[in-house]
Amino acid sequence: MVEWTDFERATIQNIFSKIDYDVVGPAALTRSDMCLVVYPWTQRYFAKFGNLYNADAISANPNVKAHGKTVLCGLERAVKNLDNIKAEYTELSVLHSEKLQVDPDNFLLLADCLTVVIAAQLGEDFTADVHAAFQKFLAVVVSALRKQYH
Ligand code: HEM
Repeated sequence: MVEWTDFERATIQNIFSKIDYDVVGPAALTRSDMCLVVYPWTQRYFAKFGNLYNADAISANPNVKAHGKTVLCGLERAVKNLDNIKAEYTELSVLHSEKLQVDPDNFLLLADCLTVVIAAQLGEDFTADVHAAFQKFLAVVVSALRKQYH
C-alpha cells in the first residue's frame, strides 16, 4: 500500500488540473526530443499507426497524437484512484504485457518524457518538491503497469 502525503496528493491533482491533455500527451510521444524519436525501438509497437518515418512524420501523425491523449486519460484514472492504482491498472497491465507485449522497460522511458514535458509546461512551479511528488506518482504507475508481467 502506497502512502501519500497531503502535499503529494494535492500536487498530483494540481498538475493534472493544469495541463492540457491534447498538448502534453502528444508532445511526450512526438516532440523531436521525445519518446518515439529518441527511443526509436518504441516505434515497433505502433506499426499500425502509419508513417513514423522521421521526427516530422511522427509529430504530424494523427494516430500518435490521439494516442498521446489516450495515455494521459489512462494516467488520469490513476490520479483519481491514488489509493488503488494497482487494482485500477490490472487490465491495462494485462493488455500491455499479454496482448501488446510491450517491454516494460519502456514505461520508464515514457515516464521520463512526460516529466520533461510537464516540467516545461509548469515552468517555475515545477519545484524540487513537485518534481519528487510527480516522480513518485510515475513510479507507482509504472510498478502497477508491470504488475501482470510474468
Ligand atoms: C505511462 C505509461 C503508459 C500508460 C499510462 C499507457 C496507457 C495506455 C492506454 C490507456 C491505452 C489504451 C488501452 C485501451 O485501448 O484499452 C494504451 C494502449 C497502448 N499502449 Fe500504452 N501506456 C503506457 C506506456 C506505453 C509504452 C511505453 C508503450 C510502448 C512503447 C505502449 C504501447 C501501447 C500500445 C501499442 C497501445 C495500443 C494502441 C492501439 O492499438 O491503439 N504504452 N496505453
